[in-house]
Amino acid sequence: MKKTKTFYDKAIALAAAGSELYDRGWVPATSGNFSLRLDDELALLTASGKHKGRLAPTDFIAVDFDGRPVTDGKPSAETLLHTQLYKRFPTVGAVLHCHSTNATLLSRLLADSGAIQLTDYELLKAFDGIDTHAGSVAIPIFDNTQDIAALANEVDQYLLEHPECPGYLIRGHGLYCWGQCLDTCMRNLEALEFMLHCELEMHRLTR
Ligand SMILES: CSCCC(=O)C(=O)COP(=O)(O)O
Ligand SMILES: [Zn+2]
Repeated sequence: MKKTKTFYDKAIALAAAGSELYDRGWVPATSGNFSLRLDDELALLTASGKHKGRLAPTDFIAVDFDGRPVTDGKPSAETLLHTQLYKRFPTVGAVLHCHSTNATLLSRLLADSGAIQLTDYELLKAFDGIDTHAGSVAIPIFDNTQDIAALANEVDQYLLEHPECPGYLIRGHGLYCWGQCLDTCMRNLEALEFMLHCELEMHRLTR
């Protein structure tokens, strides 16, 4: 595939998001990966092993929804966790994966319960389709298997049964979330990180 203006425009937007996420401390030491939908067959994704706070437009690769690169370079090791979401939900336009302290610690602390219940937070309204703070949103925690294809299948099965889920954790690893566009995805990520931070503080204060 020839790299188009859209490819580069989206690469620049993701690089700016990466810089912001790095400044927040959510993608340390080359961790994390980001993508945007290009069309109904392809996504733009970060190359593997790059520093996600200092991405250049050349640090992005176009992949099909089976994870095969269609431009030069090595796509993220976690490519299938992105393409699975584009395949499952035609409305998903952006996917962000971060390794924040909150996500990493909580996913370890609560791994045995299988999910974190975010209950009665005003900020639940940040998620599309939720217009009340009263209620609960489950954030599932998956094992940190290094078999990404198997993990992508496991996530896909969960999302088939829970299409309203706004994100998920991988134990000792980090958080995946998505949205219709980059702005919505950033908002969802910020809301999730805020509530994970609250949950961690509550755990600390009440234990
Ligand atoms: C140094 S972090 C280990 C790999 C990882 O979890 C990650 O998010 C970054 O992997 P990528 O191949 O996308 O750079
Ligand atoms: Zn990761």
